[in-house]
Amino acid sequence: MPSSPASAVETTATPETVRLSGVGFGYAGAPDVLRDVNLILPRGSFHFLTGPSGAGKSSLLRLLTLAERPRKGTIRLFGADVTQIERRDIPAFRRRMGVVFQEFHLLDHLSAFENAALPLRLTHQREAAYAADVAEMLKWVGLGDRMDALPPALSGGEKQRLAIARAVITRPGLIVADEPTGSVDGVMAEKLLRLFQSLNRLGATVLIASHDQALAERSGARVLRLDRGRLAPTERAAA
Ligand SMILES: Nc1ncnc2c1ncn2[C@@H]1O[C@H](COP(=O)(O)OP(=O)(O)OP(=O)(O)O)[C@@H](O)[C@H]1O
Repeated sequence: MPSSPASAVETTATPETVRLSGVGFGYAGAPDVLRDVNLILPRGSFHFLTGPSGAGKSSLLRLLTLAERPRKGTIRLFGADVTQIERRDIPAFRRRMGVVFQEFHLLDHLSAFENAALPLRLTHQREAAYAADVAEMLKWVGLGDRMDALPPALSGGEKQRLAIARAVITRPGLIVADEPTGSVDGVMAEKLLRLFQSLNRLGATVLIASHDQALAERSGARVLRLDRGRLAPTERAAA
């Protein structure tokens, strides 16, 4: 895990980073895809979210990242009720999260280095202040020799690793990742898991949605299972 002066994870005084109470959700004009979901992610916890395709994992992550609003229930993030959050207030919450999207959402006209550095650039830091940290993070995810490449020239796995580097570069208090190891081989999946674990040890609350049940179990993290929109109470104790 890259260590630098910027490596302390943002923390908050709230004991729960996430609390969902009785959450129901459906897309416009369609039936509910999430039903009565109750979920607490204590600050500094590490959870995997598993479940079959279509169970609602991405939809749950979209609620947490404020891309969607629930039909029912309440959502609290970092202690604040965000159920009816105003659009203008969303960026302040997003800055406290690192989000790894299933579709990566990289900017094709920016180099790998510039993509990874983007969240730091948006905080108006000078490049000299963060260049070494960005380079170190890219080396950690195996992209040390691809820093100048544009995303269209990267493989699927390289894009995925770049998306992860960008999501965690600010050491956010909450890391939410949708299938972050879906495009990499087993060795890299383990390495990326170690990166998430290192960030978790520094204080970040981590939630990873994954089909990879074996990786979830090997991680020692608590495993949540979604099935047809309901969260089953099947938590394993952390190792
Ligand atoms: N934008 C959308 N509009 C309408 N329905 C959607 C939309 N996105 C997802 N759905 C539906 O919502 C349900 C849950 O989908 P979701 O993507 O949350 O599941 P998932 O568990 O993440 O699946 P996967 O593991 O395949 O990514 C599915 O029935 C899906 O077809």
